Amino acid sequence: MHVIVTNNDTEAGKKAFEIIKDAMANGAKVLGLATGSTPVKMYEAMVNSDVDFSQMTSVNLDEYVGMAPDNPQSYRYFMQEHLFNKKPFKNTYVPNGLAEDADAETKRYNQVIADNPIDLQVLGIGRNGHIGFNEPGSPFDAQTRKVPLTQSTIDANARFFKDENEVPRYAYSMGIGSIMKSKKIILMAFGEDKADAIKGMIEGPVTTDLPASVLQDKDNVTVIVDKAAASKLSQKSIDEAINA
Ligand SMILES: N[C@@H]1[C@@H](O)[C@H](O)[C@@H](COP(=O)(O)O)O[C@@H]1O
Repeated sequence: MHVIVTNNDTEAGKKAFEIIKDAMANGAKVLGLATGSTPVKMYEAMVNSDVDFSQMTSVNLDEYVGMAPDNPQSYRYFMQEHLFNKKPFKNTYVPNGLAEDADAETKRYNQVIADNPIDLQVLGIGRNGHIGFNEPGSPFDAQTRKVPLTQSTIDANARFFKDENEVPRYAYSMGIGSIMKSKKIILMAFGEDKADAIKGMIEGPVTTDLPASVLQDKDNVTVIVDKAAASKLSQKSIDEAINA
């Protein structure tokens, strides 16, 4: 795991985009993409560049169950707004929140991942250490499945909704097993709210209690954090990190 500490999310987004460009120069064709506030600056950097993504495929991590693609709270809508409407891709995949049969949908999405092996996966992290919607307790070998959201995630995501009651209780999420098959992974985190999760991920035990800890000790993982998210790391971790 390589840790990079930046001054802010704008710098981090640029760094992440540099890594994407390198991967593309080395033949990457499939990007695993994430939603949430964390990757927004990276998408801005992509949109403001002259890089052509029209031969690229994207596979997103997750979607809320029951959410229509044209609902502004849906992850499909988020991706269209922040990236795909401005930078067209060849193919873009997001789980279908409106699927009538959850088993069929998760099966379909696992096939999408099998057919489009992910060259570079971008991740955020939840305050409780979740990745995608793989909440604490998620098995490390899981594939795409329908998952209940924890109260902590519902509370954290309530800021995007008028009312906490409107936050969906379930999501389709790529499993940790599928995420870990990606050739490279970038995880970003910003702000003090993420400092405990980042410390646990880098310095704590590898445990399903903190799903992102599965990334520890993996050479193909780059973690890009701002100073606030890095604020609880030990001096040893800070010394080992690269200051951008
Ligand atoms: N499913 C998403 C995750 O993919 C994301 O990493 C996390 C953090 O969100 P934010 O980046 O807004 O802090 O929130 C959601 O739960």
